[in-house]
Amino acid sequence: MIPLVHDFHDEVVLVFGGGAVGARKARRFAREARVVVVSPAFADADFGASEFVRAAPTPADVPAWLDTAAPALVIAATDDGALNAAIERHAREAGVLVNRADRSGDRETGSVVVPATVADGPVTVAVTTSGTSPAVSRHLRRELESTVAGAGAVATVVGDLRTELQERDVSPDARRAAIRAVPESSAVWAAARDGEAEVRAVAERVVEAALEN
Ligand SMILES: C[C@@]1(CC(=O)O)c2cc3[nH]c(cc4nc(cc5[nH]c(cc(n2)[C@H]1CCC(=O)O)[C@@](C)(CC(=O)O)[C@@H]5CCC(=O)O)C(CC(=O)O)=C4CCC(=O)O)c(CCC(=O)O)c3CC(=O)O
Ligand SMILES: NC(=O)C1=CN([C@@H]2O[C@H](COP(=O)(O)OP(=O)(O)OC[C@H]3O[C@@H](n4cnc5c(N)ncnc54)[C@H](O)[C@@H]3O)[C@@H](O)[C@H]2O)C=CC1
Repeated sequence: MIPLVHDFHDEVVLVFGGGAVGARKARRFAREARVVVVSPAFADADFGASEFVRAAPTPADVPAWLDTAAPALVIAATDDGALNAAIERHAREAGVLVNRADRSGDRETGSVVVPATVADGPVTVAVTTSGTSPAVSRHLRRELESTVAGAGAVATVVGDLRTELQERDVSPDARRAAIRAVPESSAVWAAARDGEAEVRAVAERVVEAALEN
């Protein structure tokens, strides 16, 4: 399996199953996509800004739901294995990406796995065991939280400096060396604890020192 980063703005994610797992997936995708959750009952949980449709589709009903919602991604998170299998099969036939929440290990063509993620501003680190062991993904995600803290501010500042240097009379080699020096500086990461303005001040000094060399 190969990780990709997908922009879900203006896209529909169709979730079957309103239990704890359906809620977790809905919450995550509703940060960006239009999420529709179809289920006969809904857990007392946070579904984010999702829409609810109270229904209990059978396997034979699934193609009509796919036609109506025209989703970019379908999530099969019901507690009915036969229904989840039918959702997976019909999504594949319709050429729609599908995530089966009730399966580990080998997966069908077009299937996606939801990784554990740590985000800080524009930076996201995702962990997957390719569906082998979600508890291991969760553990590694927790370990990575302290590493990723502050990375958002560093990435934002380095992105800005990169644009500014592209407009200055600096050779591409010197620019690349100066830009690479910023995230390699431990002083920059120390400043990330204090905020973006502090990162910016330290990063400017690192860039100017690199350009003088
Ligand atoms: C294959 C996958 C399909 C998919 O959903 O995409 C899948 C499948 C299954 N999960 C199960 C159980 C648990 N899942 C979690 C947690 C998470 N599960 C997530 C993803 C995935 N889970 C995909 C693989 C990801 C990868 O590649 O590693 C995370 C990372 C992302 C998210 O869902 O948001 C999120 C952690 C988020 C975080 O904390 O950062 C915990 C821990 C907990 O809840 O504390 C447990 C209990 C402990 C355990 O059993 O391991 C079961 C058994 C159900 C049963 O018991 O019957 C199945 C089905 C099966 O194994 O057959
Ligand atoms: N991917 C993951 O991280 C995890 C996956 N699982 C698996 O995911 C599945 C769901 O887990 P939970 O949410 O904890 O179960 P749950 O039992 O709380 O929720 C199942 C939901 O499916 C709904 N449902 C039943 N028939 C339906 C139908 N015909 N159409 C639409 N929805 C229907 C139920 O009303 C309920 O809301 C389980 O089978 C379990 O194996 C469990 C834990 C974690």
